[in-house]
Amino acid sequence: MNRLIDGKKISAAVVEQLALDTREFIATSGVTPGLAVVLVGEDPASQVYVRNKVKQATAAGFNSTEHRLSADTTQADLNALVEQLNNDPSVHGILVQLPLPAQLSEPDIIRLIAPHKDVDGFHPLNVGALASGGADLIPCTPMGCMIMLEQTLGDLSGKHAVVVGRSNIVGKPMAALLLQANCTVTIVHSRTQDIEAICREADILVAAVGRPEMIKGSWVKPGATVIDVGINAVEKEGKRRLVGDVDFSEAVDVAGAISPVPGGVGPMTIACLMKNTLTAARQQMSV
Ligand SMILES: Nc1nc2c(c(=O)[nH]1)N[C@@H](CN(C=O)c1ccc(C(=O)N[C@@H](CCC(=O)O)C(=O)O)cc1)CN2
Repeated sequence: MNRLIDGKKISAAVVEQLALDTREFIATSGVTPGLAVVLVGEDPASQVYVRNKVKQATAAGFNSTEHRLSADTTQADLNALVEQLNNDPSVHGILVQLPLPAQLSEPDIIRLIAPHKDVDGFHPLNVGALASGGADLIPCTPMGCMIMLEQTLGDLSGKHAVVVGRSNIVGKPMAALLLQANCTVTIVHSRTQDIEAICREADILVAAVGRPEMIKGSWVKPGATVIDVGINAVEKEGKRRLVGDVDFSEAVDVAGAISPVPGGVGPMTIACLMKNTLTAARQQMSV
């Protein structure tokens, strides 16, 4: 029987352990970890993610603040808020929800967040640390995928991992983490020739391309472990549905284990944000 990699269940266990670790950290340091979440505009999906982040941070025992800015916010105003949060000692983690409205520069704002408070792990200094194998703040979605993979497979050494997609948020850090876990890693993208054939060679297939159900069952090696990072809203039979980058109905019969959408990588992303926030607070208090 194929195994479903249940992100809801695994993330609940991560958060439960984290709440215990947080209690111990607060008892030892006398400091409550603080997470500031910044949302610019009214993107409905981002509103849901931010609400969930604040809710989970509070449940984990953190002080959590939400900063909502209007869709027409200027770069100067957003920069000023981030500077203020950088200088606030009660804030240990800062996160600016992406995507940002078109007038704002994502690279500029990511670079402005103090690297030690960058709980998304997107700052170039944290990206560099990850590439050289010594990062503490690791992008949340790839970290969540690694937890799922390690729980499913144990040691990943020597496995051929294929990552579909080369985004800064998922594809590139995912490849770095898989390499660190001693996988043989291939990244495929829109210019790669014969993606299908390369995917069929994967012991571990991570789909992070943002194209609904692109990866068919025939692309999956029998018994492979498939992690689906895509969260795509599509209309099916007149109803809005969320689907991944993998055609789940086909791949489920071929894969040895597969993560669903929803209920797979998504909940892990938020759980790992909580892990990063505690890590950031620990580092700042040196506990
Ligand atoms: N600053 C950041 N922005 C964005 C990130 C990020 O890690 N940092 N990632 C994504 C969005 N994201 C978190 O922010 C995220 C996406 C999806 C989920 C999730 O739990 N999805 C559910 C389904 C939710 C639904 O019903 O709509 C699931 O997959 O089960 C959590 C977090 C882009 N922006």
